[in-house]
Amino acid sequence: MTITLVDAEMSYPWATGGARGTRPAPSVVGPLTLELDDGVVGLVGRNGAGKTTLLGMLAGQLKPSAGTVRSGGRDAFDDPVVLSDTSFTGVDIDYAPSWTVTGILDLFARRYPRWDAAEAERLCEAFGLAPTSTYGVLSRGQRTAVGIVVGLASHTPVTLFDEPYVGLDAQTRRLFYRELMDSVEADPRLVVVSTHHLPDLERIVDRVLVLERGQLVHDIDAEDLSGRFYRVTGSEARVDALVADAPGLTVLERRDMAGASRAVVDLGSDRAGGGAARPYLSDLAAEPVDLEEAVLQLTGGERS
Ligand SMILES: Nc1ncnc2c1ncn2[C@@H]1O[C@H](COP(=O)(O)OP(=O)(O)OP(=O)(O)O)[C@@H](O)[C@H]1O
Repeated sequence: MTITLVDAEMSYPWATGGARGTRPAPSVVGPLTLELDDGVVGLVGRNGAGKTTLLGMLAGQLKPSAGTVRSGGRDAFDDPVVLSDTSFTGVDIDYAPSWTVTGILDLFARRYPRWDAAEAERLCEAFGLAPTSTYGVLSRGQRTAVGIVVGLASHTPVTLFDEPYVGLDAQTRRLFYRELMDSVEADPRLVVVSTHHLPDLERIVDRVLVLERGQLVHDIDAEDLSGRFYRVTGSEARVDALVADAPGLTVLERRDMAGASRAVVDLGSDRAGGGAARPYLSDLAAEPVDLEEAVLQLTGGERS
C-alpha cells in the first residue's frame, strides 16, 4: 500500500487557548510531502514532535488542516475502505475495562477482512494473554500486547504501531520484534512503528523518518546507514589527516586529549558517494556506529 502526503498539515485549533477557529493555530505536523510504500518504517522524534499526530493522519482518523493524505489512492480521512485497510494500535488506545480479550479481538475480526483468527490465538498464547481476562485487569504490558496482537493478526495493508513497547519486559519486547519480522516477511505490507528505542528495530527497519517539531528533518534509507557513520580513534595527527584528505567526510563530534583523538564521522550516504571516504579509515581504529547513535548524531547530538 502507498500513502502519499502532499503539503499535509495538522493543527489542533483548540490548543491555542482561544475560541475554536478564531485565530490560526500553529501546525503541530507539517507541511509534509512524503510517500510511504511497503516496508517497515521507524518514526522517531522527541516528545511532542508529532509522531502520534502523524500516525492519526496516516490512519485516516485525523483530518489534515491543510494539504492531502491519500492512502491507496483514496482521501484517507474517515474513508471506510482506508479504515478497514488500516490498523492503528498503541500507547494511547484503550478499550472498555469490561471487555474481554476475546471480545476485543472479535471486534477487530469483524472490522478487518484479512484478520487471521488462528494467528491471533497463537499470539495471545505467546504473549500470555488469557482470552477471558477483562481489559480492566490487564497490566500495562498486557494491554500493549493486546494492541500488538490486533496489529499483527489484522494483516491490514497499513499497520501502524504507536510505541508498541510500553510496559513490555525485555523478553516480550524481543518476542514482538521477532513476530513482526516474521509477519512482514510472510506478508509484506506498510508498517510504521513510532519509537523512542531504535536499537530494537535496527534489524527490521527499512527506513527511518525523523520528525522535529512536526517537520521531517531526515528520511533515511536504513541500508544507507550501514557503513556511513564511524567512531574513529587515533593520534590527533592521523585524525587531522583523515579530516583533510577523505572526500565528503563530516566530523559530527570530536574530542582531543593528550595527542589522541576520538571522533564520530559521517562519510555521507553511499548514494551521495560516501564510499569514496571509506579507504581513508584504514589508518585508524574505526568502528561502525549503531542506528540510534547515528540518528542522534544526525539530529544534533544528545537528547536532553
Ligand atoms: N488532542 C490534542 N489537542 C491539542 N494538542 C494536541 C493534541 N494531541 C497532540 N497535541 C499536541 O501536538 C503536538 C504533537 O503531539 P504528538 O502526541 O503527536 O507528539 P509525539 O511525537 O507522539 O510525542 P510523544 O513522543 O511524547 O508521544 C504536541 O505539542 C501536543 O501537545
